[in-house]
Amino acid sequence: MAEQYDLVVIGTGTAAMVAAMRVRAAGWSVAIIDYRPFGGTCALRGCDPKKMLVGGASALDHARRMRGNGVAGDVHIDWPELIAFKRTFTDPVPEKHEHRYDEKGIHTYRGHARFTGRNSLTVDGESLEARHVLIAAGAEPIRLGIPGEEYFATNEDFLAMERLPRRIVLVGGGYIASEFSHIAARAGVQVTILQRGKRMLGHFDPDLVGWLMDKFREIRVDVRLRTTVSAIEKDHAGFVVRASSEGGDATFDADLVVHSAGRAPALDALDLEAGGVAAEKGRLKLNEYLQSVSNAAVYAAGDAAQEGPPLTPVSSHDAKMVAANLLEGNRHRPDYRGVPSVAFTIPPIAAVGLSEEQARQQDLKFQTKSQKASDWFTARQAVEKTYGFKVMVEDDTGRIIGAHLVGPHADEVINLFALAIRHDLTADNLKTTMFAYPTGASDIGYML
Ligand SMILES: Cc1cc2nc3c(=O)[nH]c(=O)nc-3n(C[C@H](O)[C@H](O)[C@H](O)COP(=O)(O)OP(=O)(O)OC[C@H]3O[C@@H](n4cnc5c(N)ncnc54)[C@H](O)[C@@H]3O)c2cc1C
Ligand SMILES: NC(=O)c1ccc[n+]([C@@H]2O[C@H](COP(=O)([O-])OP(=O)(O)OC[C@H]3O[C@@H](n4cnc5c(N)ncnc54)[C@H](O)[C@@H]3O)[C@@H](O)[C@H]2O)c1
Repeated sequence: MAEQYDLVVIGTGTAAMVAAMRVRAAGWSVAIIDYRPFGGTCALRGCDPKKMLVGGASALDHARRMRGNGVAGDVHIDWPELIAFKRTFTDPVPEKHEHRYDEKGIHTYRGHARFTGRNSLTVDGESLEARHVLIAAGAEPIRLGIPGEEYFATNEDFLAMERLPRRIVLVGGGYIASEFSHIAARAGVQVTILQRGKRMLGHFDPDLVGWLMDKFREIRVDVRLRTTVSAIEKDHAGFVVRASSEGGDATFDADLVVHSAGRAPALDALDLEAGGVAAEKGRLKLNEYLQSVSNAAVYAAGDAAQEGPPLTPVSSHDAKMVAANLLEGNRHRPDYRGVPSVAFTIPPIAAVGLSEEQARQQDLKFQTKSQKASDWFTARQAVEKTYGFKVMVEDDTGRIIGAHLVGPHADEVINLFALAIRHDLTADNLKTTMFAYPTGASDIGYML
Protein backbone atom coordinates (compact mmCIF):
# COMPACT_ATOMS: atom_id res chain seq x y z
CA MET A 1 0.00 0.00 0.00
CA ALA A 2 1.51 3.34 -1.08
CA GLU A 3 1.91 6.17 1.45
CA GLN A 4 -0.43 9.07 0.59
CA TYR A 5 0.62 12.73 0.75
CA ASP A 6 -0.81 16.09 -0.24
CA LEU A 7 2.64 17.11 -1.46
CA VAL A 8 5.75 15.13 -2.28
CA VAL A 9 8.88 17.22 -2.78
CA ILE A 10 11.85 15.89 -4.77
CA GLY A 11 15.04 17.42 -3.36
CA THR A 12 16.05 18.92 -0.02
CA GLY A 13 17.78 22.12 -1.18
CA THR A 14 16.60 25.70 -0.74
CA ALA A 15 13.62 25.39 -3.08
CA ALA A 16 12.45 22.13 -1.54
CA MET A 17 12.82 23.28 2.06
CA VAL A 18 11.07 26.63 1.61
CA ALA A 19 8.09 25.08 -0.19
CA ALA A 20 7.79 22.05 2.12
CA MET A 21 7.82 24.17 5.27
CA ARG A 22 5.21 26.64 3.98
CA VAL A 23 2.82 23.98 2.75
CA ARG A 24 3.20 21.91 5.91
CA ALA A 25 2.50 25.00 8.05
CA ALA A 26 -0.90 25.16 6.30
CA GLY A 27 -1.67 21.63 7.53
CA TRP A 28 -0.92 19.60 4.40
CA SER A 29 0.77 16.19 4.67
CA VAL A 30 4.22 16.50 3.13
CA ALA A 31 7.08 14.13 2.23
CA ILE A 32 10.54 15.19 1.12
CA ILE A 33 13.14 13.05 -0.69
CA ASP A 34 16.87 13.19 -1.41
CA TYR A 35 19.45 10.60 -2.37
CA ARG A 36 22.24 12.80 -1.02
CA PRO A 37 22.66 14.12 2.53
CA PHE A 38 19.87 16.60 3.25
CA GLY A 39 20.57 20.29 2.66
CA GLY A 40 21.07 20.75 -1.09
CA THR A 41 23.74 22.38 -3.20
CA CYS A 42 23.99 25.83 -1.64
CA ALA A 43 24.56 24.70 1.94
CA LEU A 44 26.63 21.58 1.24
CA ARG A 45 28.32 21.84 -2.17
CA GLY A 46 27.98 25.45 -3.32
CA CYS A 47 27.56 28.96 -1.94
CA ASP A 48 28.25 28.44 1.75
CA PRO A 49 31.29 26.11 1.75
CA LYS A 50 32.71 28.12 -1.17
CA LYS A 51 32.32 31.37 0.79
CA MET A 52 34.09 29.83 3.79
CA LEU A 53 37.10 29.03 1.61
CA VAL A 54 36.90 32.47 -0.01
CA GLY A 55 37.10 33.90 3.52
CA GLY A 56 40.54 32.33 4.05
CA ALA A 57 41.80 33.31 0.61
CA SER A 58 40.55 36.90 1.09
CA ALA A 59 42.30 37.20 4.44
CA LEU A 60 45.55 36.12 2.81
CA ASP A 61 45.05 38.48 -0.12
CA HIS A 62 44.32 41.42 2.17
CA ALA A 63 47.35 40.71 4.36
CA ARG A 64 49.55 40.56 1.23
CA ARG A 65 48.11 43.78 -0.16
CA MET A 66 48.88 45.48 3.15
CA ARG A 67 52.53 44.37 3.11
CA GLY A 68 54.66 47.49 3.19
CA ASN A 69 51.65 49.43 4.46
CA GLY A 70 51.88 48.50 8.12
CA VAL A 71 51.31 44.74 7.99
CA ALA A 72 54.51 42.71 8.02
CA GLY A 73 55.39 39.09 7.36
CA ASP A 74 53.84 36.58 5.03
CA VAL A 75 50.81 34.44 5.65
CA HIS A 76 49.83 31.23 3.93
CA ILE A 77 46.77 29.01 3.59
CA ASP A 78 46.78 25.91 5.76
CA TRP A 79 44.42 23.97 3.50
CA PRO A 80 43.53 21.08 5.87
CA GLU A 81 42.73 23.63 8.58
CA LEU A 82 40.64 25.74 6.19
CA ILE A 83 38.71 22.64 5.10
CA ALA A 84 38.19 21.69 8.75
CA PHE A 85 36.82 25.20 9.35
CA LYS A 86 34.46 24.76 6.38
CA ARG A 87 33.29 21.44 7.81
CA THR A 88 32.30 23.07 11.10
CA PHE A 89 29.53 24.60 9.01
CA THR A 90 28.74 21.85 6.48
CA ASP A 91 28.99 18.68 8.62
CA PRO A 92 26.04 19.44 10.92
CA VAL A 93 23.73 20.59 8.08
CA PRO A 94 22.08 17.26 7.08
CA GLU A 95 21.19 16.26 10.64
CA LYS A 96 19.88 19.73 11.45
CA HIS A 97 17.67 19.68 8.36
CA GLU A 98 16.32 16.20 9.07
CA HIS A 99 15.61 17.18 12.65
CA ARG A 100 13.71 20.27 11.48
CA TYR A 101 11.58 18.16 9.12
CA ASP A 102 10.86 15.61 11.87
CA GLU A 103 9.86 18.39 14.24
CA LYS A 104 7.38 19.78 11.70
CA GLY A 105 5.93 16.37 10.87
CA ILE A 106 7.35 16.28 7.34
CA HIS A 107 8.19 12.68 6.34
CA THR A 108 11.71 12.17 5.03
CA TYR A 109 12.82 9.60 2.44
CA ARG A 110 16.37 8.77 1.40
CA GLY A 111 16.87 7.54 -2.16
CA HIS A 112 16.30 8.33 -5.81
CA ALA A 113 12.79 9.52 -6.64
CA ARG A 114 11.21 8.51 -9.91
CA PHE A 115 7.72 8.98 -11.34
CA THR A 116 5.64 5.82 -11.82
CA GLY A 117 2.44 7.63 -12.77
CA ARG A 118 0.90 11.11 -12.90
CA ASN A 119 0.44 11.13 -9.11
CA SER A 120 2.79 8.41 -8.01
CA LEU A 121 6.48 7.97 -7.35
CA THR A 122 8.87 5.36 -6.16
CA VAL A 123 11.87 5.99 -3.91
CA ASP A 124 14.20 3.04 -4.26
CA GLY A 125 11.28 0.57 -4.12
CA GLU A 126 8.97 2.47 -1.72
CA SER A 127 5.74 3.73 -3.31
CA LEU A 128 4.28 7.17 -2.67
CA GLU A 129 0.98 8.65 -3.87
CA ALA A 130 0.84 12.43 -4.16
CA ARG A 131 -1.95 14.93 -4.75
CA HIS A 132 0.87 17.24 -5.88
CA VAL A 133 4.57 16.83 -6.66
CA LEU A 134 7.20 19.55 -6.53
CA ILE A 135 10.30 18.93 -8.63
CA ALA A 136 13.06 20.75 -6.75
CA ALA A 137 15.83 18.40 -7.90
CA GLY A 138 18.33 21.17 -8.66
CA ALA A 139 20.95 21.02 -11.41
CA GLU A 140 23.96 18.91 -12.23
CA PRO A 141 27.08 19.44 -14.34
CA ILE A 142 26.22 19.26 -18.05
CA ARG A 143 27.60 16.31 -19.96
CA LEU A 144 30.20 17.44 -22.49
CA GLY A 145 30.16 14.16 -24.42
CA ILE A 146 33.96 13.96 -24.53
CA PRO A 147 36.19 10.91 -23.98
CA GLY A 148 37.40 10.74 -20.38
CA GLU A 149 34.44 12.73 -19.01
CA GLU A 150 34.34 10.30 -16.07
CA TYR A 151 37.63 11.80 -14.79
CA PHE A 152 36.02 15.18 -14.06
CA ALA A 153 36.01 16.27 -10.44
CA THR A 154 32.86 18.17 -9.54
CA ASN A 155 32.26 21.27 -7.43
CA GLU A 156 31.47 18.84 -4.61
CA ASP A 157 34.89 17.15 -4.94
CA PHE A 158 36.74 20.47 -5.08
CA LEU A 159 35.04 21.84 -1.97
CA ALA A 160 35.74 18.62 -0.06
CA MET A 161 39.44 18.19 -0.99
CA GLU A 162 41.37 17.30 2.15
CA ARG A 163 44.70 17.84 0.40
CA LEU A 164 45.63 20.27 -2.35
CA PRO A 165 46.84 19.00 -5.71
CA ARG A 166 49.79 20.79 -7.31
CA ARG A 167 48.07 21.54 -10.66
CA ILE A 168 44.36 22.09 -11.32
CA VAL A 169 42.72 22.54 -14.71
CA LEU A 170 39.25 24.09 -14.66
CA VAL A 171 37.15 23.38 -17.76
CA GLY A 172 34.82 26.32 -18.47
CA GLY A 173 35.19 29.99 -17.62
CA GLY A 174 32.13 31.13 -15.69
CA TYR A 175 31.26 31.45 -12.02
CA ILE A 176 32.78 28.20 -10.77
CA ALA A 177 36.07 28.51 -12.66
CA SER A 178 36.52 32.10 -11.52
CA GLU A 179 35.75 31.49 -7.87
CA PHE A 180 37.63 28.20 -7.53
CA SER A 181 40.69 29.57 -9.37
CA HIS A 182 40.86 32.53 -7.01
CA ILE A 183 40.72 30.25 -3.98
CA ALA A 184 43.18 27.65 -5.31
CA ALA A 185 45.75 30.14 -6.63
CA ARG A 186 45.89 31.88 -3.22
CA ALA A 187 46.49 28.46 -1.67
CA GLY A 188 49.52 27.94 -3.92
CA VAL A 189 48.05 25.73 -6.65
CA GLN A 190 49.09 26.18 -10.28
CA VAL A 191 45.74 26.86 -11.98
CA THR A 192 44.78 26.79 -15.66
CA ILE A 193 41.34 27.73 -16.99
CA LEU A 194 40.25 26.40 -20.38
CA GLN A 195 37.35 28.55 -21.52
CA ARG A 196 35.49 27.94 -24.77
CA GLY A 197 34.03 31.47 -24.81
CA LYS A 198 35.88 34.56 -26.00
CA ARG A 199 35.98 36.01 -22.50
CA MET A 200 35.60 34.98 -18.86
CA LEU A 201 32.43 35.47 -16.82
CA GLY A 202 29.92 35.92 -19.62
CA HIS A 203 27.18 36.84 -17.11
CA PHE A 204 29.03 40.03 -16.12
CA ASP A 205 29.86 43.34 -17.79
CA PRO A 206 32.71 42.93 -20.31
CA ASP A 207 34.56 46.12 -19.27
CA LEU A 208 34.50 45.22 -15.59
CA VAL A 209 35.54 41.65 -16.34
CA GLY A 210 38.43 43.18 -18.31
CA TRP A 211 39.55 45.07 -15.19
CA LEU A 212 39.19 41.93 -13.09
CA MET A 213 41.42 39.99 -15.50
CA ASP A 214 44.40 41.98 -14.13
CA LYS A 215 43.78 40.14 -10.91
CA PHE A 216 43.78 36.72 -12.62
CA ARG A 217 47.17 37.66 -14.12
CA GLU A 218 48.50 38.95 -10.81
CA ILE A 219 47.74 35.67 -9.04
CA ARG A 220 49.11 33.76 -12.05
CA VAL A 221 45.98 31.95 -13.14
CA ASP A 222 46.64 30.85 -16.72
CA VAL A 223 43.44 31.70 -18.61
CA ARG A 224 43.10 30.24 -22.11
CA LEU A 225 40.17 31.72 -24.02
CA ARG A 226 38.47 30.29 -27.14
CA THR A 227 39.76 26.92 -26.02
CA THR A 228 37.50 23.88 -26.18
CA VAL A 229 38.31 20.73 -24.29
CA SER A 230 38.05 17.59 -26.40
CA ALA A 231 39.29 14.77 -24.13
CA ILE A 232 40.67 13.90 -20.71
CA GLU A 233 43.15 11.07 -20.35
CA LYS A 234 44.63 9.49 -17.28
CA ASP A 235 48.34 8.79 -17.17
CA HIS A 236 50.77 7.61 -14.50
CA ALA A 237 51.34 11.18 -13.25
CA GLY A 238 47.74 12.44 -13.25
CA PHE A 239 45.61 13.66 -16.15
CA VAL A 240 46.21 15.05 -19.61
CA VAL A 241 43.54 17.44 -20.90
CA ARG A 242 43.33 17.78 -24.67
CA ALA A 243 41.95 21.01 -26.07
CA SER A 244 41.74 22.91 -29.32
CA SER A 245 41.87 26.62 -30.02
CA GLU A 246 42.48 28.90 -33.02
CA GLY A 247 46.19 28.41 -32.45
CA GLY A 248 45.84 24.63 -32.82
CA ASP A 249 45.66 21.68 -30.48
CA ALA A 250 47.31 21.67 -27.07
CA THR A 251 47.59 19.42 -24.02
CA PHE A 252 47.54 20.44 -20.36
CA ASP A 253 48.84 18.30 -17.48
CA ALA A 254 46.86 18.27 -14.27
CA ASP A 255 46.49 16.48 -10.97
CA LEU A 256 42.82 17.45 -10.84
CA VAL A 257 40.43 18.42 -13.65
CA VAL A 258 37.35 20.26 -12.42
CA HIS A 259 34.07 20.61 -14.29
CA SER A 260 33.07 24.27 -14.49
CA ALA A 261 31.37 24.19 -17.87
CA GLY A 262 27.78 24.83 -16.79
CA ARG A 263 24.93 23.05 -15.02
CA ALA A 264 21.53 21.87 -16.28
CA PRO A 265 18.32 20.71 -14.53
CA ALA A 266 18.72 17.27 -12.92
CA LEU A 267 15.82 15.58 -14.71
CA ASP A 268 17.31 12.42 -16.24
CA ALA A 269 16.58 10.07 -13.33
CA LEU A 270 12.98 11.23 -12.80
CA ASP A 271 11.27 9.28 -15.62
CA LEU A 272 9.22 12.34 -16.51
CA GLU A 273 7.41 10.40 -19.22
CA ALA A 274 5.88 8.03 -16.68
CA GLY A 275 4.61 11.10 -14.81
CA GLY A 276 3.21 12.75 -17.93
CA VAL A 277 5.54 15.72 -17.28
CA ALA A 278 6.56 17.43 -20.51
CA ALA A 279 10.15 18.52 -21.09
CA GLU A 280 12.04 19.78 -24.10
CA LYS A 281 15.82 19.98 -24.64
CA GLY A 282 16.48 19.15 -21.01
CA ARG A 283 14.07 21.72 -19.58
CA LEU A 284 10.66 21.26 -18.03
CA LYS A 285 7.76 22.85 -19.89
CA LEU A 286 6.11 25.03 -17.29
CA ASN A 287 3.40 27.67 -17.33
CA GLU A 288 3.72 31.12 -15.72
CA TYR A 289 2.79 29.62 -12.32
CA LEU A 290 5.72 27.15 -12.41
CA GLN A 291 3.26 24.32 -13.07
CA SER A 292 3.84 21.57 -15.62
CA VAL A 293 1.91 22.30 -18.83
CA SER A 294 1.07 18.62 -19.22
CA ASN A 295 0.39 17.46 -15.63
CA ALA A 296 -1.38 20.00 -13.40
CA ALA A 297 -0.40 18.06 -10.27
CA VAL A 298 3.27 18.85 -10.81
CA TYR A 299 5.18 22.07 -10.14
CA ALA A 300 8.89 22.90 -10.28
CA ALA A 301 11.13 25.43 -8.55
CA GLY A 302 14.73 26.62 -8.44
CA ASP A 303 17.54 25.16 -10.53
CA ALA A 304 15.29 22.31 -11.71
CA ALA A 305 12.88 24.86 -13.20
CA GLN A 306 15.48 27.41 -14.41
CA GLU A 307 12.82 29.95 -15.23
CA GLY A 308 14.97 32.56 -13.49
CA PRO A 309 18.76 32.59 -13.07
CA PRO A 310 20.03 29.49 -11.23
CA LEU A 311 20.83 31.22 -7.94
CA THR A 312 19.80 30.53 -4.36
CA PRO A 313 17.56 33.59 -3.80
CA VAL A 314 15.70 32.61 -7.00
CA SER A 315 15.16 29.05 -5.69
CA SER A 316 13.68 30.48 -2.55
CA HIS A 317 11.49 32.96 -4.46
CA ASP A 318 10.21 30.22 -6.81
CA ALA A 319 9.38 28.02 -3.83
CA LYS A 320 7.33 30.78 -2.21
CA MET A 321 5.39 31.23 -5.45
CA VAL A 322 4.73 27.50 -5.78
CA ALA A 323 3.64 27.16 -2.15
CA ALA A 324 1.25 30.10 -2.56
CA ASN A 325 -0.13 28.66 -5.80
CA LEU A 326 -0.68 25.27 -4.17
CA LEU A 327 -2.43 26.76 -1.15
CA GLU A 328 -4.40 29.54 -2.83
CA GLY A 329 -4.79 28.39 -6.43
CA ASN A 330 -2.68 29.64 -9.34
CA ARG A 331 -2.35 33.37 -8.74
CA HIS A 332 1.33 33.98 -8.12
CA ARG A 333 3.88 34.43 -10.90
CA PRO A 334 7.58 34.64 -10.16
CA ASP A 335 9.09 38.11 -10.56
CA TYR A 336 12.73 38.06 -11.55
CA ARG A 337 13.29 41.82 -11.75
CA GLY A 338 16.42 42.99 -9.99
CA VAL A 339 18.02 39.64 -9.11
CA PRO A 340 21.57 40.52 -8.00
CA SER A 341 24.41 38.17 -8.79
CA VAL A 342 27.96 38.04 -7.46
CA ALA A 343 30.95 35.99 -8.49
CA PHE A 344 33.06 35.70 -5.36
CA THR A 345 36.44 36.28 -6.92
CA ILE A 346 38.85 38.31 -4.83
CA PRO A 347 37.81 41.08 -5.22
CA PRO A 348 34.21 40.22 -6.17
CA ILE A 349 32.33 41.22 -9.31
CA ALA A 350 28.59 41.89 -9.24
CA ALA A 351 25.65 42.74 -11.46
CA VAL A 352 21.96 43.54 -11.20
CA GLY A 353 19.35 44.56 -13.75
CA LEU A 354 20.12 44.97 -17.44
CA SER A 355 23.47 44.75 -19.13
CA GLU A 356 24.33 47.65 -21.45
CA GLU A 357 23.75 45.33 -24.41
CA GLN A 358 20.30 44.26 -23.16
CA ALA A 359 19.29 47.88 -22.56
CA ARG A 360 20.28 48.76 -26.15
CA GLN A 361 18.46 45.73 -27.54
CA GLN A 362 15.32 46.92 -25.71
CA ASP A 363 15.70 50.35 -27.33
CA LEU A 364 15.77 52.07 -23.96
CA LYS A 365 17.06 55.64 -23.74
CA PHE A 366 19.59 55.82 -20.96
CA GLN A 367 22.82 57.35 -19.71
CA THR A 368 25.75 55.18 -18.69
CA LYS A 369 28.27 56.26 -16.09
CA SER A 370 31.32 54.05 -15.88
CA GLN A 371 34.80 54.43 -14.46
CA LYS A 372 37.74 52.44 -13.26
CA ALA A 373 38.12 54.01 -9.85
CA SER A 374 41.47 52.70 -8.59
CA ASP A 375 42.26 56.13 -7.09
CA TRP A 376 39.08 56.38 -4.99
CA PHE A 377 39.41 56.12 -1.23
CA THR A 378 37.66 52.72 -1.11
CA ALA A 379 40.28 51.23 -3.43
CA ARG A 380 43.26 52.93 -1.84
CA GLN A 381 42.23 52.02 1.70
CA ALA A 382 42.01 48.36 0.67
CA VAL A 383 45.18 48.63 -1.46
CA GLU A 384 43.13 47.14 -4.28
CA LYS A 385 43.46 48.67 -7.75
CA THR A 386 40.65 46.56 -9.19
CA TYR A 387 37.72 48.82 -8.40
CA GLY A 388 35.16 50.20 -10.83
CA PHE A 389 31.52 50.46 -11.82
CA LYS A 390 29.02 50.91 -14.61
CA VAL A 391 25.56 52.24 -13.81
CA MET A 392 22.77 52.91 -16.30
CA VAL A 393 19.94 55.36 -15.63
CA GLU A 394 16.86 55.70 -17.85
CA ASP A 395 16.42 59.17 -19.40
CA ASP A 396 12.70 59.79 -18.92
CA THR A 397 12.11 58.18 -15.56
CA GLY A 398 15.49 58.53 -13.82
CA ARG A 399 15.15 54.84 -12.85
CA ILE A 400 18.26 52.78 -12.40
CA ILE A 401 18.07 49.99 -14.97
CA GLY A 402 21.41 48.26 -14.48
CA ALA A 403 24.35 48.35 -12.09
CA HIS A 404 27.69 46.57 -12.42
CA LEU A 405 30.44 46.67 -9.81
CA VAL A 406 33.86 45.17 -9.30
CA GLY A 407 36.16 45.58 -6.32
CA PRO A 408 36.02 45.80 -2.54
CA HIS A 409 32.45 45.61 -1.15
CA ALA A 410 30.90 45.01 -4.61
CA ASP A 411 29.18 41.94 -3.14
CA GLU A 412 27.38 44.04 -0.53
CA VAL A 413 26.82 47.31 -2.38
CA ILE A 414 25.09 45.51 -5.29
CA ASN A 415 22.20 44.76 -2.91
CA LEU A 416 21.39 48.48 -2.62
CA PHE A 417 21.14 48.71 -6.39
CA ALA A 418 18.96 45.57 -6.33
CA LEU A 419 16.65 47.30 -3.88
CA ALA A 420 16.49 50.33 -6.17
CA ILE A 421 15.77 48.30 -9.31
CA ARG A 422 13.16 46.04 -7.75
CA HIS A 423 11.28 48.94 -6.22
CA ASP A 424 11.66 51.41 -9.11
CA LEU A 425 13.79 53.86 -7.13
CA THR A 426 15.40 56.65 -9.12
CA ALA A 427 19.01 57.79 -9.23
CA ASP A 428 17.88 60.84 -7.21
CA ASN A 429 16.38 58.59 -4.52
CA LEU A 430 19.75 56.93 -4.06
CA LYS A 431 21.71 60.17 -4.35
CA THR A 432 19.66 61.77 -1.59
CA THR A 433 20.03 58.78 0.74
CA MET A 434 22.65 59.21 3.45
CA PHE A 435 24.95 56.21 3.61
CA ALA A 436 27.32 55.66 6.52
CA TYR A 437 30.82 56.93 5.72
CA PRO A 438 33.38 55.56 4.90
CA THR A 439 31.74 52.42 3.53
CA GLY A 440 31.41 50.88 0.09
CA ALA A 441 27.88 52.31 -0.12
CA SER A 442 29.10 55.86 0.43
CA ASP A 443 30.52 55.73 -3.12
CA ILE A 444 27.07 55.21 -4.67
CA GLY A 445 26.35 58.92 -4.99
CA TYR A 446 29.46 59.33 -7.16
CA MET A 447 28.47 56.40 -9.39
CA LEU A 448 25.26 58.14 -10.52
C1 LIG B 1 29.92 25.62 -6.65
C2 LIG B 1 28.63 26.42 -6.62
C3 LIG B 1 28.63 27.66 -5.99
C4 LIG B 1 27.45 28.40 -5.97
N1 LIG B 1 27.48 29.63 -5.36
C5 LIG B 1 26.36 30.37 -5.33
C6 LIG B 1 26.35 31.63 -4.68
O1 LIG B 1 27.37 32.09 -4.14
N2 LIG B 1 25.19 32.33 -4.65
C7 LIG B 1 24.05 31.86 -5.24
O2 LIG B 1 23.01 32.54 -5.18
N3 LIG B 1 24.03 30.67 -5.87
C8 LIG B 1 25.15 29.92 -5.92
N4 LIG B 1 25.13 28.70 -6.54
C9 LIG B 1 23.85 28.22 -7.12
C10 LIG B 1 22.97 27.67 -6.00
O3 LIG B 1 23.71 26.73 -5.24
C11 LIG B 1 21.73 27.01 -6.58
O4 LIG B 1 21.06 27.94 -7.41
C12 LIG B 1 20.78 26.53 -5.50
O5 LIG B 1 21.45 25.79 -4.53
C13 LIG B 1 19.66 25.71 -6.12
O6 LIG B 1 18.81 25.25 -5.11
P1 LIG B 1 17.67 24.18 -5.45
O7 LIG B 1 16.88 24.00 -4.20
O8 LIG B 1 16.96 24.58 -6.67
O9 LIG B 1 18.46 22.85 -5.80
P2 LIG B 1 19.60 21.99 -4.94
O10 LIG B 1 20.00 22.76 -3.77
O11 LIG B 1 20.56 21.63 -5.96
O12 LIG B 1 18.75 20.76 -4.44
C14 LIG B 1 18.38 19.71 -5.25
C15 LIG B 1 18.47 18.41 -4.48
O13 LIG B 1 17.72 17.42 -5.17
C16 LIG B 1 18.35 16.19 -5.04
N5 LIG B 1 17.89 15.33 -6.13
C17 LIG B 1 18.11 15.49 -7.45
N6 LIG B 1 17.50 14.51 -8.15
C18 LIG B 1 16.88 13.72 -7.24
C19 LIG B 1 16.11 12.54 -7.33
N7 LIG B 1 15.81 11.97 -8.50
N8 LIG B 1 15.65 11.98 -6.19
C20 LIG B 1 15.94 12.53 -4.99
N9 LIG B 1 16.66 13.65 -4.85
C21 LIG B 1 17.12 14.23 -5.95
C22 LIG B 1 19.83 16.53 -5.09
O14 LIG B 1 20.60 15.54 -4.45
C23 LIG B 1 19.88 17.87 -4.36
O15 LIG B 1 20.24 17.74 -3.01
C24 LIG B 1 26.27 27.91 -6.57
C25 LIG B 1 26.29 26.65 -7.20
C26 LIG B 1 27.45 25.92 -7.23
C27 LIG B 1 27.45 24.58 -7.91
N1 LIG C 1 28.40 33.03 -7.11
C1 LIG C 1 27.39 32.40 -7.67
O1 LIG C 1 26.26 32.87 -7.66
C2 LIG C 1 27.62 31.08 -8.33
C3 LIG C 1 28.82 30.41 -8.16
C4 LIG C 1 29.00 29.18 -8.79
C5 LIG C 1 27.99 28.64 -9.56
N2 LIG C 1 26.83 29.32 -9.70
C6 LIG C 1 25.74 28.77 -10.53
O2 LIG C 1 26.10 27.54 -11.08
C7 LIG C 1 25.96 27.57 -12.49
C8 LIG C 1 27.07 26.75 -13.10
O3 LIG C 1 28.33 27.40 -12.95
P1 LIG C 1 29.46 27.19 -14.03
O4 LIG C 1 30.60 28.06 -13.69
O5 LIG C 1 29.68 25.73 -14.23
O6 LIG C 1 28.74 27.68 -15.37
P2 LIG C 1 28.70 29.07 -16.16
O7 LIG C 1 27.50 29.02 -17.00
O8 LIG C 1 28.92 30.23 -15.28
O9 LIG C 1 30.00 28.99 -17.10
C9 LIG C 1 30.21 27.91 -17.95
C10 LIG C 1 31.32 28.28 -18.92
O10 LIG C 1 31.84 27.08 -19.48
C11 LIG C 1 32.18 27.31 -20.82
N3 LIG C 1 32.19 26.01 -21.51
C12 LIG C 1 31.12 25.21 -21.80
N4 LIG C 1 31.53 24.08 -22.39
C13 LIG C 1 32.89 24.14 -22.50
C14 LIG C 1 33.89 23.27 -23.05
N5 LIG C 1 33.58 22.11 -23.62
N6 LIG C 1 35.19 23.65 -22.99
C15 LIG C 1 35.51 24.85 -22.42
N7 LIG C 1 34.59 25.71 -21.90
C16 LIG C 1 33.31 25.36 -21.93
C17 LIG C 1 31.15 28.30 -21.31
O11 LIG C 1 31.68 29.07 -22.35
C18 LIG C 1 30.87 29.15 -20.06
O12 LIG C 1 31.64 30.32 -20.05
C19 LIG C 1 26.01 29.05 -12.89
O13 LIG C 1 25.21 29.31 -14.00
C20 LIG C 1 25.51 29.75 -11.66
O14 LIG C 1 24.16 30.04 -11.76
C21 LIG C 1 26.63 30.52 -9.11
